[in-house]
Amino acid sequence: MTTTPAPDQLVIAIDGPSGSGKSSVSRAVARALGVGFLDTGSMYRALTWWCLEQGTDLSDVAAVAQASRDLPLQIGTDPDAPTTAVGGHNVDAAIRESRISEAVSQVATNLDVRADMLQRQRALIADTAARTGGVVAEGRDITTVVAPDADVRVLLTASEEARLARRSKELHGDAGSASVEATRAQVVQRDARDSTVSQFTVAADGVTTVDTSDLDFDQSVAAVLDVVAARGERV
Ligand SMILES: Nc1ncnc2c1ncn2[C@@H]1O[C@H](COP(=O)(O)OP(=O)(O)OP(=O)(O)O)[C@@H](O)[C@H]1O
Ligand SMILES: Nc1ccn([C@H]2C[C@H](O)[C@@H](COP(=O)(O)O)O2)c(=O)n1
Repeated sequence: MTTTPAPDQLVIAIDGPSGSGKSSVSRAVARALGVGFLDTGSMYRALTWWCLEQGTDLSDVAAVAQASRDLPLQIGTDPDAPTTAVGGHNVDAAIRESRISEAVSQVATNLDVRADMLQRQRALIADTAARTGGVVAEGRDITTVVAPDADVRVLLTASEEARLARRSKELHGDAGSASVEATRAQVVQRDARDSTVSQFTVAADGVTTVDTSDLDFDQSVAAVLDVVAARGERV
């Protein structure tokens, strides 16, 4: 199995903090370009779900690392219908439950898990790019660790207030500022924990920052497509 995409395949790496719009914007960019889409966060979520299903203690670093190596994970990278399954069981809805969001950092900060996921993600990127001509892969360490040689590397950011408002609206609808406060602890604490193993708040060398604080969704997609169109023009 190869883990290196061919030179004629377009690999786009997108990182950013929670609620910046990585998943939704990356998916729309992949659709616009007619290439595959890889949501790497769903892989950490699937492992968390599987550990909880099996009664694996998330604080047992060795047991969680072994679970990662054993995980029978299937990822579908069609941007029109991305899927996550474990042992043939679709977990798309289950991995978005708040019990998973609250626990996933404990799994994602396990360094042995990250080493295993790195290999899986590189293989998925190469396989998807070979099948569709390219891939948009998003997460926290794609621009820096998983695909540092990607053709296009973007850090998608937004102010904390904008990210909280978006996440709050997604979870609670237009319920007002109280839900923003309720969301704050969840989002900010998760980013703080995840930041201990990945750098996704400051762009690494060669990574283009796209700040979406004052952009709507379509404008954010267009801004990333502009970066893609401008590739090769930079010195
Ligand atoms: N520019 C934007 N303007 C307004 N809403 C946006 C924008 N970009 C994304 N959204 C909305 O914000 C919400 C969060 O987006 P998304 O789930 O893509 O973020 P994320 O960065 O992948 O978060 P996480 O890492 O926590 O999964 C979604 O409801 C999405 O539709
Ligand atoms: N490349 C990645 C992708 C995700 N994570 C962590 C960060 C989150 O706590 C968790 C779920 O990600 P989300 O679905 O919210 O984007 O996985 C990571 O460490 N590295």
